[in-house]
Amino acid sequence: MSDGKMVKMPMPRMDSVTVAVRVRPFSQREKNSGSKCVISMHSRTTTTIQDPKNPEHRKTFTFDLAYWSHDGFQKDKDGVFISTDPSSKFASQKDVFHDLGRGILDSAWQGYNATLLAYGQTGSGKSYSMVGLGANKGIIPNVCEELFQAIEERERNQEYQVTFSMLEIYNEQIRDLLSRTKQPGGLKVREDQHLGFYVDGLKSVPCENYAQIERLMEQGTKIRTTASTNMNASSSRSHMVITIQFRQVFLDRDLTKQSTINLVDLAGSERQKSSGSEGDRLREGSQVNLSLTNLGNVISALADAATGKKVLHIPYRDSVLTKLLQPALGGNSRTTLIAAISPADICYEETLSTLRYAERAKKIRNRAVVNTSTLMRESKAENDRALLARRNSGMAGKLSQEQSPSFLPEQPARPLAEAGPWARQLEQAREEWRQHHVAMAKEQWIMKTFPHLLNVNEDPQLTGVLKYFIQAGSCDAGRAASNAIHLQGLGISDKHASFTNLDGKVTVMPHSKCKVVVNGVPIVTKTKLQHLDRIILGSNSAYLYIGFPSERGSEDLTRFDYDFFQLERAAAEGVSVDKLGAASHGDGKADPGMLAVFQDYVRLMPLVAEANQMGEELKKGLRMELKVKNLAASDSRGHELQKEVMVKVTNQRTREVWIWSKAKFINRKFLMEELYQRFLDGEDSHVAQEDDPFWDPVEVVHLGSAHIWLQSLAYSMKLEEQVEFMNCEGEEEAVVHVCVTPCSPAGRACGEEDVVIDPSELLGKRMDFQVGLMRCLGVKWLKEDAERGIQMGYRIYDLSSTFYTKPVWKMVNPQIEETVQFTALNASQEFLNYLQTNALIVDLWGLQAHKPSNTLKLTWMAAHPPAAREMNQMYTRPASSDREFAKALKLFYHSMNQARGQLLRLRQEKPPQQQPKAGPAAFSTLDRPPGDSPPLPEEDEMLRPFVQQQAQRLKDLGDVLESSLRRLKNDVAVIVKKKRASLPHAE
Ligand SMILES: Nc1ncnc2c1ncn2[C@@H]1O[C@H](COP(=O)(O)OP(=O)(O)OP(=O)(O)O)[C@@H](O)[C@H]1O
Repeated sequence: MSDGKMVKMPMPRMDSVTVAVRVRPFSQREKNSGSKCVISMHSRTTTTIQDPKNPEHRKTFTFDLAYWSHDGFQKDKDGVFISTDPSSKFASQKDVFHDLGRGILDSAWQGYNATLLAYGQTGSGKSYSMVGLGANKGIIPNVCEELFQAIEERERNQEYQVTFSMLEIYNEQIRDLLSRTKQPGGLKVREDQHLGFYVDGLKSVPCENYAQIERLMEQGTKIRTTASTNMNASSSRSHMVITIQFRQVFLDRDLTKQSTINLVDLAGSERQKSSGSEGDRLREGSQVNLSLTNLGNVISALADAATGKKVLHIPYRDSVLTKLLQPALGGNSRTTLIAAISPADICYEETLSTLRYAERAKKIRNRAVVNTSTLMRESKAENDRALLARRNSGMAGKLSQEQSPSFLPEQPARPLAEAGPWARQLEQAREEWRQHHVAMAKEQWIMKTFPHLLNVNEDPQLTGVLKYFIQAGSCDAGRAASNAIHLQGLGISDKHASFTNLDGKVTVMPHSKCKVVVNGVPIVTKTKLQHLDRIILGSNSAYLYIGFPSERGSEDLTRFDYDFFQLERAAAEGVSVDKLGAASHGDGKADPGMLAVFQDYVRLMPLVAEANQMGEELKKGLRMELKVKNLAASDSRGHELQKEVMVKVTNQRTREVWIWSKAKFINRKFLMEELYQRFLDGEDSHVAQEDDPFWDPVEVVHLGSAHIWLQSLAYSMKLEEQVEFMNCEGEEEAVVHVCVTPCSPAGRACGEEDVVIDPSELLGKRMDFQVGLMRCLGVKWLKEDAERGIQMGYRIYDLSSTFYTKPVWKMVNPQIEETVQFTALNASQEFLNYLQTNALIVDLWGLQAHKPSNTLKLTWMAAHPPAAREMNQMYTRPASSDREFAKALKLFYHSMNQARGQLLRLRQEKPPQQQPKAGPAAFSTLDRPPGDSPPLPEEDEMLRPFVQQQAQRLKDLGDVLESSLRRLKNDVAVIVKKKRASLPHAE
């Protein structure tokens, strides 16, 4: 490391942004869902990504560095991940620090500003690289530690000043993570003509050693965790900025060098347009990702400018983050971007987008200068800053935000260490440090002695940060500050639950109607806790219970992470891959698509619970439920449709229903959180209906589909049936009475005599037929609410329009009686094949709010009208034996249709759901055996009758098939015999 040459006239250095990519190991979730790795790194600089849908398609990116942290590692005795062997290309935290962290330190010593940004989708490893986890320390702690180590080794005639600040940007609001008092609306970014943008009132703490920085980071993380729990805002949606001001004072040379080091853990970069949310009318409303989106815009504009394109404006001012990062992006800073990526195939789109982002960032050119000043100038600058500080109220921490103010007239020098603000701040920091030391020692002692709760956050870095002790006696937990355990969070009441620590036993007892879940199961009575029990309070505040010292062993607590809690809760609610209908692949493994749906389901479960809680507190009167779309639906050929998670939203007062896609729900949830935050802050949370994330105009709802097999048409036979509409979960929603009738061009129904023996007889001929939807029976949607209506719709063959029936309202068994006639002027083989192998899918749509605009557009009798001259041309009378044959065939097809219906029902049938028996009663005793979890449903019990029932149905189906075939054979034999007898040469 060098302190560089003394620079009298700072010369800008044209630097491009250093870009590094790092790929992490598979997460447990990715392993569970059988993910494949789509990333490879063949050199220290190249990253190749393979399209999982089209494996031939690979794209290689070249950056300054490519870090392979996916495999080839093991844990050493301290829990540090190291290479398995010298040939492994595994990049450890140390390796990453060696290149990137040291680069930052070198810049800082030379007097350059340095910025490190971590970019990537949620869970890609940004925080792991920046902050680290447990023994695997990331770049930030390593930079800080090495900085102080180097300071200690330096000469005595130099002085060093280090200050530390830590902030979070969420929803365009800045929160000081080193200050316990929350400024309503957040801290403000101000602009000074000379200083540029700075955060007004941000605490900037002088530090004298690494331990102090560690403490500040701990404190900041605690505040971040509390804020994230209270606001119910996932930390992955906030940006964390750590700023270290490093100033070197060369007393003998009348010189100072100043460097600002910004270390930025950006919010998860999920692309919004992945599916569904782009159609949301409130898509643009959310501020949550504004800073990130704008960062992308700034980077793109700078990349364009660097490649010679004409760029008129760089939109730094459009968001908080880009204002603060202005020097880092195209300005006075050496900047490094670390692009964190997941190796998994399911993240392909996101990863590709991250790599493209990094590619753009690589083009940016910065103009870094060494920030030097003379002591005389410094002193004058300090006076000026003090003046500025007096002008702006409450801006204690702003003093360290300056750039080198070499433009100021010189003033007599005075020794810096004695100077006012710095010395005062240092003294205050030392006092806080002493207090913290005492508090920490006390906390350590209590933790060793008392049972306590540890928070479990979705973000592993924020897990185990909050500790709540359960001291002897009884204590309340909840929002009210008077509680011994002061908890905040969504769905947590003022007095939420009581904990009792008596006679070596700890129990928890929910207060009336407050939600408390232990090991996945809601409790209503006093429940004894065991070491490592999992507790969820309110909607989703998760805690791990650490028992008395005598109960503790050397367990690995990291096992009980956020996913563990959610999977356990899902299992207790009866949600499993099997329940969601995973089709087994025959090899005992579940369908990967279904596994992905299950993962989505478990991930969204707590979010839906949170959304419901916010809706309840804001008195929105909505109920949101998670569903799986197409759980039991198939296409017109009977192939299963792709399944996906969706959210059914019901207005409990009007009974209006909406179906939201996953992306739309997530988008809405951001907006709900913003609204809810305003409500919590005591601001006006009233919004116009059009801007309300809890509201949508009424829409038409898809209720289910009926499959009407068209095979009979290929034989010119009439089909009259009652077919069930199955909803997306495979339950019967209604029954429709349909008639599919071959007819003459004029619409006269064909008779038995028109039946053909072989569909190819119809090839090239004109075919007319009518599809009649006669009546709907037992429509559940209409039973539930008398004000509702329905419509049916279908598309046939290659006709582009959908045929909708007229809306009918307020009848459970509505008469429809709507018939459309279709004509194929020249029946092709393809059309005949279509008839033989496809079903007509009739969709049932639910209408709400009786208004013409709320119905589906009607396309009525739009099929080709028959041309008069073609009439009656295509019918020839079959021979009498053919008539008999046709009759036999008709009977046969009739039974085949029944059999097909039966088969479809069988396929969609699922084992009955058993409610977890472990309800409140399971917890009513105080003496659950040690280590015993609340009992989960015994799967075997209900399964047997179901299997028997299914076997019976299969047998019935077999019988129908057998007897139909036998009858057809007999009938054909009789017909053939008769025919032979009637032929002259047969005698
Ligand atoms: N290189 C790595 N080696 C081992 N584990 C890793 C690595 N990178 C990430 N992980 C693990 O992957 C998980 C997600 O990482 P991390 O929390 O850093 O992601 P993130 O991008 O910061 O997510 P978010 O946007 O939600 O903050 C964590 O459990 C982390 O420990």
